[in-house]
Amino acid sequence: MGSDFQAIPIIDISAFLEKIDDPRMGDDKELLEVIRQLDDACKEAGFFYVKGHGIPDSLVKEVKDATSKFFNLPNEEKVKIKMTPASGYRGYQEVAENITLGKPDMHEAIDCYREMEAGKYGALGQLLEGSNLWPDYPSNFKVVMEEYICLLTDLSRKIMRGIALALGGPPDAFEGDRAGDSFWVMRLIGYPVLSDIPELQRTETGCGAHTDYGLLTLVNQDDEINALQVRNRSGEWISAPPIPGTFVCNIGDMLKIWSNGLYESTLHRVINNSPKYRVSVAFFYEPNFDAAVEPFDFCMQKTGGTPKFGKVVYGEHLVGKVGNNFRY
Ligand SMILES: N=C(N)NCCCC[C@H](N)C(=O)O
Ligand SMILES: O=C(O)CCC(=O)C(=O)O
Ligand SMILES: [Fe+2]
Repeated sequence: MGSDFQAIPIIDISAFLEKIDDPRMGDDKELLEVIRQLDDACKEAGFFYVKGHGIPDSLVKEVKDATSKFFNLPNEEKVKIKMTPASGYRGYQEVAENITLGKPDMHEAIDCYREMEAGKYGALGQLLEGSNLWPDYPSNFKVVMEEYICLLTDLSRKIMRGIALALGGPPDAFEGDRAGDSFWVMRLIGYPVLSDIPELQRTETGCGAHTDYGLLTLVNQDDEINALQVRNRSGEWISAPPIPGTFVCNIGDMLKIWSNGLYESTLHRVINNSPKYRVSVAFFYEPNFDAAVEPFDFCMQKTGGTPKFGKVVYGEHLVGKVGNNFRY
């Protein structure tokens, strides 16, 4: 393996997207080259930018604009869709409500999850049961977000086919019972200017160091502000500056387990030290809520033959995290 990463690689997936659902893709040179780049990036950084992803720029921008308009509303308007345990942890949370490493985060957010029928996952699913809460203003909010979720779900599924091949598995390794019915999460996030936050409430981090919980995260970040940082193996914080037209992608905890540690879920954090409000929209493509996650045989063969992690049910991992993220 080369030296520790100092920048996040950029991968153009346009040639790959057209072919990844084609059963005859096996010997396509361009496709194999993208898969090799995915493998390198996942091994070295656990983070990469994707360009050539096919999601219209206008939609990518509209999602951030609608988010920013919502966060600009007066507080009494925003709390109309307040997140509570009773709402299934869906809805709006104020600055400092989310806790990471024991400290309040300097961000506000709307959390949405895939909707599920009451009782579908028994007692375990109860915590997250509920309907997503959408604001009345801006008026196109729900339509724009639902369109975006639909396109990002399909894009993520395709990238996961590439990652399955990169790991040496079958292309559909993450479909069916594993992530064919992804329990996706979307977080619309706003990071205020630090000096605008009352001193008594203020900490220095927008979002403290964490790993993501599931398979693959796609971040649609503010085009103007450099605030996302990724930790390399030597413990240095490497910037992931905005690159217009790309998503920042990173690996979650469940992919670390499935790959038996070949791919890591890399620590990252957000610090908005800029004089401007930062908006970012994170889409988390996750396993099925009830997916049983344990190292693939084809990954164990490459990593000494023994499992490095025991079996985890994704919903248990998620509920354990969400239940501890907030101040109630
Ligand atoms: N669904 C995801 N990945 N959300 C990321 C939030 C990370 C911060 C959270 N307080 C934590 O400590 O995990
Ligand atoms: O705001 C960002 O750029 C990333 C946010 C993030 O890491 C998260 O919500 O998990
Ligand atoms: Fe994250």
